[in-house]
Amino acid sequence: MPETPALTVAKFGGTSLADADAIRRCVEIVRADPARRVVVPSAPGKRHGDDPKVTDLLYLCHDHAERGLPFAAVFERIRERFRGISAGLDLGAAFAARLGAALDAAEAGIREHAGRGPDFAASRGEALNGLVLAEALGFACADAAGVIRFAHDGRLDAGETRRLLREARGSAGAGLVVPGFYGADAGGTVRTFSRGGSDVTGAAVAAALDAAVYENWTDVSGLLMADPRVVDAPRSIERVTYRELRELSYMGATVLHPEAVFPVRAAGIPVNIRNTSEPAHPGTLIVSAVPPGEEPPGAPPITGVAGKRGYTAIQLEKALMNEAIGYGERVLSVLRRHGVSFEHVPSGIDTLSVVVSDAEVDGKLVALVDDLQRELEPDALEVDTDLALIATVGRRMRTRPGMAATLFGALGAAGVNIRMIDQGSSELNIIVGVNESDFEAAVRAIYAAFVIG
Ligand SMILES: Nc1ncnc2c1ncn2[C@@H]1O[C@H](COP(=O)(O)OP(=O)(O)O)[C@@H](O)[C@H]1O
Ligand SMILES: N[C@@H](CC(=O)OP(=O)(O)O)C(=O)O
Repeated sequence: MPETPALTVAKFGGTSLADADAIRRCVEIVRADPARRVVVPSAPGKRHGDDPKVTDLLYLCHDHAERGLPFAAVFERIRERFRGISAGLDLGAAFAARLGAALDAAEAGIREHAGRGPDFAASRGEALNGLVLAEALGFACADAAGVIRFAHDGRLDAGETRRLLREARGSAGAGLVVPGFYGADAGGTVRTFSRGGSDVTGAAVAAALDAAVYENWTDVSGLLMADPRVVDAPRSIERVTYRELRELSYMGATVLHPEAVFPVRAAGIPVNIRNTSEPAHPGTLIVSAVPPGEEPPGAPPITGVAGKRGYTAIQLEKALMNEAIGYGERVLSVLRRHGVSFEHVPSGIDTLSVVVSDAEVDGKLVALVDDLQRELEPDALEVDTDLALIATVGRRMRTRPGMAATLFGALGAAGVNIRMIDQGSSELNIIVGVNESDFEAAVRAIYAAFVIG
């Protein structure tokens, strides 16, 4: 029996499909490798700093429609973008007419769906861009509403999606375009993933079609060792494990939607983050594990550093807290009652801190602290605001001595005051809390100490 040749599923992000020139580069990338037979596009993204994403314009159309206001002027900007793309790609008059009809149907659909949530409107950017990309590639285009199935709880129905996609792939010929970001429930109602969700479609499609690799094409050469807006030209990460990625992306290194990890991880499919503007760069490979023998010699001891502002620490001190059975549990039960989830709970002999994100305690902090005072009767209770958390992450850290000393030494030398320390139990991660005003200096100092050396 002939072996099925390996399949690569290639997802292209909005910045990679923002205009005709950008789309042409994506078409060249797909054509450069015959394994790239299934393509998942986002909607056209920003062409420059303050340009709107087509998806944002579509949400705006929905908001107008919902309030009974005219939205033709906003929709005209979307038409203009797609007309420019179609003309710039020389897709011809017949396709321009087809695209025009699809735009008319989208505009009418947004009006019809007003009052039924924004998902239909938001999905049209990917639906229309799918038509464009399929035409440019000579591939078939699926309607994602027919192949990406949502369960009742709004999550992906992986089993049904697998069946539907395999059917569509079987009858598609040369190649298939599956628009990202949306699908439909069993009743046919269009649903979207959360923002950035074309990554999730790409992962679902790769898992359903047993792809050998899921390529995620974006505007950076893979996951970088630090946020490029904070550190000047950070190195890109060659290989990262799913666990490291989870730690880094939770703290803001967001090249991949967090939900996109699960379908491919479960299927053991590696994810390759690549740069459309630098296609020769190998990018970052996300894998389950890196065997010790395959670690590149001379690799930096950390995989990356990421962080976020906007945290508050509530510190409780009580003599003999260490002997008071259930003290920690009572603290956390107060949080639970207020519907607050916590990030970290670093503790000492007679002290315990709870670190929460500001968004979690917005409007609840005073009542929460009152209850902690009354029910836990601490000797002292302090609320520390304006905290930034920084995670220094790396699988190689476990086996290298002196990591904490290097980290704290670098922060000390940069004049950064450390207000909290927590080492994740996975030993993959050391988290420090610093003043928000020290955030950038701290990230740069950590990067310099571990990567530049
Ligand atoms: N550690 C990091 N590595 C790479 N990119 C990062 C990191 N931290 C933040 N970013 C930002 O994430 C952006 C890419 O993600 P995203 O907006 O989802 O792209 P796309 O439109 O291709 O889906 C980059 O432009 C970069 O500014
Ligand atoms: N277009 C959608 C989905 C998406 O994934 O877009 P991008 O690949 O540009 O992040 C959004 O803006 O949320």
